[in-house]
Amino acid sequence: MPTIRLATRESALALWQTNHVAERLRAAHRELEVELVPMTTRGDQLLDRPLAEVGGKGLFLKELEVAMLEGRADAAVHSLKDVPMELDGPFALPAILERADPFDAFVSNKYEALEELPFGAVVGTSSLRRQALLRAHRPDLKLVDLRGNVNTRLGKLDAGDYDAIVLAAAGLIRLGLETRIRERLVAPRFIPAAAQGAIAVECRADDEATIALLKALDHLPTRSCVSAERAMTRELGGSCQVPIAAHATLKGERLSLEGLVGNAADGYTVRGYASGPASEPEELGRHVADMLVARGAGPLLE
Ligand SMILES: NCc1[nH]cc(CCC(=O)O)c1CC(=O)O
Repeated sequence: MPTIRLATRESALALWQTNHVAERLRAAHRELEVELVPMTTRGDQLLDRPLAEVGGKGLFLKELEVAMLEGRADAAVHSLKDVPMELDGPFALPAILERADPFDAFVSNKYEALEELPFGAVVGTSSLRRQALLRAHRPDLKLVDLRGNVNTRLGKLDAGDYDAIVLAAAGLIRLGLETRIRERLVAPRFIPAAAQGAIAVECRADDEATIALLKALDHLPTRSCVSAERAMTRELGGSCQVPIAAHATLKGERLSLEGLVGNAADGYTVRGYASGPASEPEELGRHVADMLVARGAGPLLE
């Protein structure tokens, strides 16, 4: 019986995503045996420090890629948001699944919406992008770094450490925690990270049998949107120390992309928006990146 082994991180969200990919693969290929290979990554170990500080590209990928190179796994399942803009080495992403909710969620036990927070309220977030956007709308808030898995972050909110937290809606929805969302922070006011809400499956670029199996799960409209978002982010060349946001939507054959570069400390943001043919997502991404630089994003990227 043909078998595919899927490497995965061990967090509840990563396991949900990998089980989802496993079910989709079993449905697409009746004879296929699908196994999970759970493992811990450096990104999971350094949970006590801000993500921008431990930084580094592929913090959540490396161990999974090594497993594929050493023949312990055939493919790896990731949140595409956590996948570096340039894949290192001999890897490919043959499957990008249909995107779920791409936006951030405002979660609080006391307030129904961001605008209802009192002056100086304490908000926990794990990303510089969220900090920049929150500052832009609410310069009075006290922003505190909040890392950890989705359940850890909710636990800290429930312990009373924060008035509210902001995290990805997709993670909450996948874990059955949608009722905790008080407000969806949607575009254009709040722009998500490139590829937020999309799951990708990686494998070795020379493994044709695995590529053929994974291709059945690829969703072209999602691939088109996230390609524009990732091309814009790649072109700007910002490290994970720079707040960069990108959100593309597809209407028929027309792809639109909204991009933003910001400063987490003062909430200053530069925005750009353009549209183009869905068949050329990377050109659109580069175009919006150029537009952002022309509007003064350069110093923010340093
Ligand atoms: N950086 C961690 C991470 N990577 C992907 C998601 C959410 C799921 C997704 O974007 O598909 C999260 C949690 C979060 O940002 O709150």
